[in-house]
Amino acid sequence: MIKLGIIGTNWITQQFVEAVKLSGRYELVSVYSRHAETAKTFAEKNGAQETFTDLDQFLSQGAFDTVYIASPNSLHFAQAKKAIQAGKNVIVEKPAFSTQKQMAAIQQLLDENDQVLYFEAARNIHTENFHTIEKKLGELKTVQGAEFTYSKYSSRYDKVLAGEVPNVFSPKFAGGALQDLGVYTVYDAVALFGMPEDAVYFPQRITSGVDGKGTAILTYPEYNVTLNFSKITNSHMTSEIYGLKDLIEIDDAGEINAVIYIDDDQNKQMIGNTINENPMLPEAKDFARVIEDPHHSQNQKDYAYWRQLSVYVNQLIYQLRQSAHISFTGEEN
Ligand SMILES: NC(=O)C1=CN([C@@H]2O[C@H](COP(=O)(O)OP(=O)(O)OC[C@H]3O[C@@H](n4cnc5c(N)ncnc54)[C@H](OP(=O)(O)O)[C@@H]3O)[C@@H](O)[C@H]2O)C=CC1
Ligand SMILES: O=C1CO[C@H](CO)[C@@H](O)[C@@H]1O
Repeated sequence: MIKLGIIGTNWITQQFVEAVKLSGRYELVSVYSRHAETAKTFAEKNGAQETFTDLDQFLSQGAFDTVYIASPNSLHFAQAKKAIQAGKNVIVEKPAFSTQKQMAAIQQLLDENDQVLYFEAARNIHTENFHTIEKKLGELKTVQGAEFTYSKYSSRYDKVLAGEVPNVFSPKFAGGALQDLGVYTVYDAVALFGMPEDAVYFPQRITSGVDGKGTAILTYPEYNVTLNFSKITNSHMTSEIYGLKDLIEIDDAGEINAVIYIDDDQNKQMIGNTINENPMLPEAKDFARVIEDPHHSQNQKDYAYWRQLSVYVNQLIYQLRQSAHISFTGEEN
């Protein structure tokens, strides 16, 4: 059993803890929270044996080998760095890090601590439906780009409209639509088409200074890939990957619940069905497979691929953010 520690006690950690339990491969052992009461409540609810309110003690004394980090984005770097230095495998929520400098420092640390494994929790690329898309894309005779969309009105935008700045919309916590939802579409694009030649982001800013929604255009030698994402509107626009006359239609580039192939005659065939399961289960299983047997050749291959993908996605998001002059508080440090 993989012994798990967690940082951050919001709903997403609860969902991850439920996913790892369903996988049957992990045991939640240690809970870190800034508040003793929060840690105790989370630990009792989920059967963890120990709690900490001091991050250094959690990492040096906690009886776990793998840590899941689901804190506000701007904290990921310092927490992941300490965890790697403490010899813990790291599963860090998307977007893993906010700058290329941070990502480079983490990669160097991983090279120096080669027994430690690093995963970015980009759940969409681990789903069965995503693998169906990869396979179908490989079968298209002609490929002419794509549009990926992931838009969902955030209840936390109500707070922005009321004059508050929740973490997910705060430049202090590396928030914004590109960071929070756009990252999934960037993962789709890079995993399916590779790195673009050029990339530009056209954001719609909100009062806190970050982007509430936006459109990014990625330029490839023979086509473009357009990314649309929003936290301040809803959208029912589907995502599409273009062949010549045929195409692949995806209900939502972040959730990927339905994948339809539309042939040359515009007949529709459902090739990826809605899977009614915890959406974090596929990634939890993938990470467990590598942690349990890191030297297995397929696991080594997958791990190297996910790690490189994480670096590319970080590079592209940073480039997009620079193109739109969106900066975060203290990001030079
Ligand atoms: N994969 C997915 O589907 C999802 C991923 N995410 C990702 O998870 C991460 C967390 O997101 P979200 O839950 O919205 O973030 P929050 O801002 O709600 O913070 C998450 C946790 O971090 C701790 N925390 C909050 N504020 C601070 C602070 N100022 N200083 C230190 N710790 C703090 C809290 O835990 P405590 O009080 O116990 O210390 C809190 O429960 C993000 O990276 C996000 O992108 C989020 C939602 C879905
Ligand atoms: O990854 C995510 C998916 O959806 C959430 C909201 O519903 C986001 O806030 C989150 O960061």
